[in-house]
Amino acid sequence: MALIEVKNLRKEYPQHVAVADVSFSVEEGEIFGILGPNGAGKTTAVECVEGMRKRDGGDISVMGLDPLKDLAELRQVIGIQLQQSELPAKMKVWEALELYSTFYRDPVDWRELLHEWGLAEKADAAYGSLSGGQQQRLSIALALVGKPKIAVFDELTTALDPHARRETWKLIEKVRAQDVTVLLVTHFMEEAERLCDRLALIESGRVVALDTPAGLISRVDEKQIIRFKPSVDFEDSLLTSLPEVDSITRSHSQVTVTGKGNVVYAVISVLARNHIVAGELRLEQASLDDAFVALTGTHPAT
Ligand SMILES: Nc1ncnc2c1ncn2[C@@H]1O[C@H](COP(=O)(O)OP(=O)(O)OP(=O)(O)O)[C@@H](O)[C@H]1O
Repeated sequence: MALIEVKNLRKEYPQHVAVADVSFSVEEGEIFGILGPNGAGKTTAVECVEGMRKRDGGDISVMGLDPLKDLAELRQVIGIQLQQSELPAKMKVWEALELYSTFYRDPVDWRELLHEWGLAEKADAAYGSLSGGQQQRLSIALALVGKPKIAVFDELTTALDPHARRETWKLIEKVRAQDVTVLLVTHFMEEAERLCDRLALIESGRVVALDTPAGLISRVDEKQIIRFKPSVDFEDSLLTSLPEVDSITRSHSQVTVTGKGNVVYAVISVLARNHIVAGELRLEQASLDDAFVALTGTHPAT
């Protein structure tokens, strides 16, 4: 069942169309990613879904609610991540959780959230004294105070170091495991590939592709490269005779084979049949970065 349906969304700022025409739907239980270059309109689009901005055109339904008409009800079912400057630096962690729980009709006991999200020891700490990772954990906990059906995370891991980012990915998986559908705005290809069931790739206010990460990757040129050091020498024709193989080159003891389709299976099978072991085997295949570049013409931010 689609929990979120967005059809032909349009949002203009003075002198600028931020979202020209965006449509997507998010199924219950999914982690759905919104991916795109800087300024593509990702944040504007999700803010229209959250009811933080008023759309100029199109339709949005979030569990049957229209953000333009049913905002109070929508706030009860959607958990929105804290923006960085939203809390006073001196506010204590428990105070923030208690404050947020007053916003909801049926909040969880925020003391449980402290334990669940590893913040119990920081309950009396000021928000401003928390590390980036701790602030993100609090941000997630605050988004979950109201027992939402949907959580929206916008660039949740952008300011984090790679270790804290990976820790946050586990937390996002944990949110989904609690039957919360996740709408995730991200710049990071690895994050999108690891976490998202499906992705809408947005560019210049329009959806240029909507698919699973693997589906997006399969749209780019499928050339694959296999590198290995064979245990014994062999004639090039052993591999060039395979329809999947385009070329074979050699450098010292290393062999590089390029090909398409099931080339990896074809090459490894032939080698095995001829009792050749492919040592130091490396594969290079298209990645989500390649798909992003091919579909948007720009490089993803790192
Ligand atoms: N309040 C605003 N007033 C005017 N223009 C705005 C406003 N907010 C965003 N924009 C512009 O609208 C466009 C889309 O912005 P938006 O923040 O939605 O993009 P984004 O894809 O989330 O970008 P980023 O990844 O850089 O955060 C940008 O050109 C931006 O400069």
